[in-house]
Amino acid sequence: MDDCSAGTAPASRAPLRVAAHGRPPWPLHGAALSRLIEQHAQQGLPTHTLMQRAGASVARFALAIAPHARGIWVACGPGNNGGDGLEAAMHLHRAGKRVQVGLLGDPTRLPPDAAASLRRAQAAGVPITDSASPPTVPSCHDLAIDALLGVGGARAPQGALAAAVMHLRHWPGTVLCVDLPSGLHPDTGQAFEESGDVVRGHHTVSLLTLKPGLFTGSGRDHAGQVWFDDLQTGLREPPTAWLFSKSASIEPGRRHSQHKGSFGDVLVLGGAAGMTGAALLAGRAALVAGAGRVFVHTLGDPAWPVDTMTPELMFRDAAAVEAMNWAPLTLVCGCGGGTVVRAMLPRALSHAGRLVLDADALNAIAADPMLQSLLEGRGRRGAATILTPHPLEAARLLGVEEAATVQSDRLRAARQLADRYRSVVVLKGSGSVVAAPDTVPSINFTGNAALASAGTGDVLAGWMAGLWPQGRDALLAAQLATHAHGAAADRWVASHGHQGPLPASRLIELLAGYPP
Ligand SMILES: NC(=O)C1=CN([C@@H]2O[C@H](COP(=O)(O)OP(=O)(O)OC[C@H]3O[C@@H](n4cnc5c(N)ncnc54)[C@H](OP(=O)(O)O)[C@@H]3O)[C@@H](O)[C@H]2O)[C@@H](O)CC1
Ligand SMILES: Nc1ncnc2c1ncn2[C@@H]1O[C@H](COP(=O)(O)OP(=O)(O)O)[C@@H](O)[C@H]1O
Ligand SMILES: [K+]
Repeated sequence: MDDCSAGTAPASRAPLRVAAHGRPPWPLHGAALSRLIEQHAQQGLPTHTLMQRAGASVARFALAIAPHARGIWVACGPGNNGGDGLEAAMHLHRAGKRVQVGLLGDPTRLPPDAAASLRRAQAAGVPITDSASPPTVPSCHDLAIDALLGVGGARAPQGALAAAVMHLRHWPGTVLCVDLPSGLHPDTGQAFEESGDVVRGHHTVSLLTLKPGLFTGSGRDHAGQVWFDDLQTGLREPPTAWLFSKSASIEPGRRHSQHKGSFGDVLVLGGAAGMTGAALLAGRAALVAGAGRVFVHTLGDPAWPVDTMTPELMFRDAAAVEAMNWAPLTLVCGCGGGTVVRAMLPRALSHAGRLVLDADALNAIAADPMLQSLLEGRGRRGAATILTPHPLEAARLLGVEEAATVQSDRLRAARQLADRYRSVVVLKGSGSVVAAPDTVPSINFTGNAALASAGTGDVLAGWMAGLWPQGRDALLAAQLATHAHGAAADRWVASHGHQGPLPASRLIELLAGYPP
């Protein structure tokens, strides 16, 4: 029988669970803005108030997620993140928990707020050591609180801090991160160095601001479920990025009097030899997204007659496509287009009304300065384009060698692409970034590794093209499509209980609202 009581939580509001639905987008603030917001908040409050609120919030949350925890190890670093941990430790100790603090930093050199929390913890009788190891062999009932580094993390943890990170990574029970998983860059969601260790939490309580790094790059893998406490400041500052969250009000319904001409025509150009399926996936996705009519030109077999699985798709050979007026169309270009898709691009870039460029179309543009200037010129004329690169395609478009360069700062890379090509950009992957010129970018919160399956990108491009003409601008179409695409994969994982690969055709059925 568990001999540890849950204890009473210190008074404070509960942190909000960060979720992808049902509210306006969440503002995200990087490290520099978070510091500024902290300074502003401090000005209107008595000294040490924010840290007291932060510690109380963390303690209350710890009791809620691990009410039966026997021992609680609080690993505290040398800055104010450690101060939050000390403050939380004091409350948990008072709540009757067996708490042990490992303070990894010179106690005489703590910043003033953290030093105040150290004194409060000492006065309350919290056991405090300078050890990087937990006091006893932890059991799976125990809770660990990671208060090593927060927004002041500046480099990969080394020495005692690295040892504590290692213990936290091997912790058998629940791990709760204060503000950020230690070792994670708050702005990029990556480790400070490729070899740098990062804590993996089950939960992260982000304090005062939500940091973008929690939601993109490897942030999702390290943060676990993210919770937010604004420490009762209610401060509003322009954000670094938004976390896209879908509220019902941004989905227009169909009016009774509308007809298929109201929902736009989509033309898919892709499917070189051996890759016909990619064009079919995009076409099917455009249909289920609600496009009025979908035409497909398969580059590998221009005489392709019918898709018996989706007879609604209309196939057009080269002459028919040539004769079409592309100005009123939404074109999807790429999708298994191989090298042959290049021949379609000059006309697409010059004349398509709306243009979604994916995969091989992006690779062709990256390799050809003439196509690049057409794309840039298109953007300057105000013609709408959405680019949907994965990180390697983005690297090529930016003229850098490696996908890792893009991944090291996904927000920056997406913004650079949007500005350079004057286009909406969806930089795909965990926490897809949606950027547009002169606009605060957003990070998509839906989706999971089940999407790491061939053809899901073709589905995204087609779905986006199907949504776009239905009364949405390019940015909202890109945001909504990316959100729906990920949400379908989340429903799949919820119904299967694991993240096995989600076949792209099944993804289309899920998007169409078929029962999972
Ligand atoms: N003040 C308040 O009231 C509130 C504060 N809040 C909390 O404060 C946190 C920010 O605190 P912070 O600015 O002190 O930074 P923090 O993340 O603790 O780290 C800085 C220290 O770590 C050190 N260091 C860095 N990297 C290192 C490494 N690899 N290995 C070893 N050392 C390393 C760095 O040393 P330096 O780089 O200067 O040599 C410095 O000593 C924020 O995330 C939130 O939790 C909020 O709750 C709101 C209320
Ligand atoms: N781990 C992940 N988390 C969230 N989304 C993912 C993950 N892995 C892949 N995806 C999504 O799956 C899609 C894959 O697209 P892409 O790489 O172009 O594949 P393909 O070319 O095979 O269609 C993108 O929308 C991407 O964001
Ligand atoms: K931390």
